[in-house]
Amino acid sequence: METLHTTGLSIGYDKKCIASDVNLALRPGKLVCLIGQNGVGKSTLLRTLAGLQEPLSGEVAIGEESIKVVDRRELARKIGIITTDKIGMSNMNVRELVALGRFPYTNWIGKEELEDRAKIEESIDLCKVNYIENAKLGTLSDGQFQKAMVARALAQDTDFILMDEPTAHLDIVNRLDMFSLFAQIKAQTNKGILVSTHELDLSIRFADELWLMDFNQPVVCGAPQDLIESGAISRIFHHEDYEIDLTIAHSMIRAKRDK
Ligand SMILES: Nc1ncnc2c1ncn2[C@@H]1O[C@H](COP(=O)(O)OP(=O)(O)OP(=O)(O)O)[C@@H](O)[C@H]1O
Repeated sequence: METLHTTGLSIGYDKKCIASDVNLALRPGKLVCLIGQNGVGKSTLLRTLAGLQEPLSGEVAIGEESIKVVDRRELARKIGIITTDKIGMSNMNVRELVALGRFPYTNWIGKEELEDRAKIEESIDLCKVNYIENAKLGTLSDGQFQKAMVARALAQDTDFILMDEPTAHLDIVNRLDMFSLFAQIKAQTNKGILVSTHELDLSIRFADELWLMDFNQPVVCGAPQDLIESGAISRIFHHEDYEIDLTIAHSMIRAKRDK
């Protein structure tokens, strides 16, 4: 599997440049968390990586191929994205939502084939949403809805899944559930997963790599432990009166089997 990577990428809106000369690579089988303060440009970067937004300059590519030249339907077989946009289909049930993930594969009348059905079932199983398969989206809790959205992205069966703040509004148990689900998906499917998040403790616990975004600074990448030790994480979350003790954050969440 190839990498999703950027070369000399500048992102932003009209003449407003949010980050420039961004050079990053999302590798298969890796869980990467994109971290940074509000408004630093995480969503903008995710949308640009997914081809939903044009770069100001530079390039996003999969392997040797710029995503600019990839046909939209083909791109939807390579990159899946869960944005924070509300989807207004409250009358649809969970299975129907997950089935939408198959749109890049189904024919023009949207007929499900055996393989589509198998992928839908597999995604529902992996995300453990079987028990709400027939529930309408409008009746779901935030946590249930987020898991259904991940199942939809999984059913799309792309090499890369990008998620924008997928754990916003969830309690600690459901946040843990989501991050352990991402780790499981990565291990079982070898997909490259990029999660934009404010969950510092969970990112440190679960991510293979962090991408740290700061205003007018190059994106810093590395293993969580290395970035804690170098002080890079503390630097992007500077506060006038308080400091963040990451050694505490790191020890807050541990697997029971590690005790
Ligand atoms: N459609 C838009 N047009 C112009 N500027 C925008 C647009 N969307 C976002 N911005 C600006 O781009 C900057 C980055 O926004 P973005 O949403 O990417 O940040 P973020 O890191 O995802 O923030 P948060 O953590 O609050 O979700 C902000 O200054 C924002 O106001």
